[in-house]
Amino acid sequence: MSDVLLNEPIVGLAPPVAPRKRPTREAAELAVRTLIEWAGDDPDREGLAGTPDRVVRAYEEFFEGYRIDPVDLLGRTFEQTQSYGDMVVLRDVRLESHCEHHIVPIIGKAHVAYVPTDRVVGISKLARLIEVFAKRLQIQETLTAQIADTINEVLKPKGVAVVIEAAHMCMTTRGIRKPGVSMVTRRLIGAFETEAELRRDFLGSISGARETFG
Ligand SMILES: Nc1nc2c(ncn2[C@@H]2O[C@H](COP(=O)(O)OP(=O)(O)OP(=O)(O)O)[C@@H](O)[C@H]2O)c(=O)[nH]1
Ligand SMILES: [Zn+2]
Repeated sequence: MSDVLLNEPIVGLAPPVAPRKRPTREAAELAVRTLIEWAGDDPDREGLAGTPDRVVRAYEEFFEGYRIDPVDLLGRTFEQTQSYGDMVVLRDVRLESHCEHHIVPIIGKAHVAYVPTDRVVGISKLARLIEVFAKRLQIQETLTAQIADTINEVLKPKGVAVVIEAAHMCMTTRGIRKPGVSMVTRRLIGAFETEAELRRDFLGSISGARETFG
C-alpha cells in the first residue's frame, strides 16, 4: 500500500476551466470510432452504431469538473453566530475519478476536515469541491493536494486535512493486475500539520483511518 504524505505544496490551484479550446463533438465522436476500429470491431454494426455518441456523452459527465470554477464554488460562506472553533469533518465521500495515464477509473473515498475561523461553508460545497477535481484527469496525489489547497486558500481556515483512499483500475484490470490494493494519500495543512492531537482526532474520526495510519 502506498502512503504518500503531501505536506509540501506540489501544485498550485488548478485552472478553473480547461485552458485549451475544445475540439468539436463530431471530432470527438470520430476519435471514438477510430478506437473501436483499432480494437478490432466494426463501428457500423448495429450494437456499436450509437456508441461514439454515448461515449462522448459519458465523457461530458466524467470530465465535467473542467467546466466548474472551484473557487467560485466555495465562495458562498456563512458567518457563524456562535464561535464554533473545532474541526468539521466530512468523511466517506464517494470518489470517482479517472487516472491521467490510462483514462480508467479511480474509485475510492475522500475524507475532508477543516477548522473554521469566523466563517463556515455549506458542507455540500465541500463534497462538490471533491467532485470538481475528481471529474478531471488526475493522479491521486494532485487530486488530494488540489482539494486541500483550494479549501485553504479560499476559506483561510486554521487548518485543512484531506485523506483519499482509492483503488486504481489501471492496476486491477490491466498491467500488474493486483486487486485489493488501495492507495492512500493525505495532505495536512496548518493546525493539522502542527498540532499532533488534532491530527490524531481527525485520523481517528475517519473510518479505517486508525487501522491505516496507526
Ligand atoms: N503515483 C501515482 N501513480 C499512478 C496513479 N495512477 C496510476 N499510476 C501509475 O502510473 C504509472 C504509469 O507508468 P507507465 O510505465 O508510464 O505506464 P504503464 O506502462 O502502463 O505501466 P503499468 O501500469 O505498470 O503497466 C503506473 O505505475 C501506474 O500504476 C496515481 O494516481 N498516482
Ligand atoms: Zn492509470
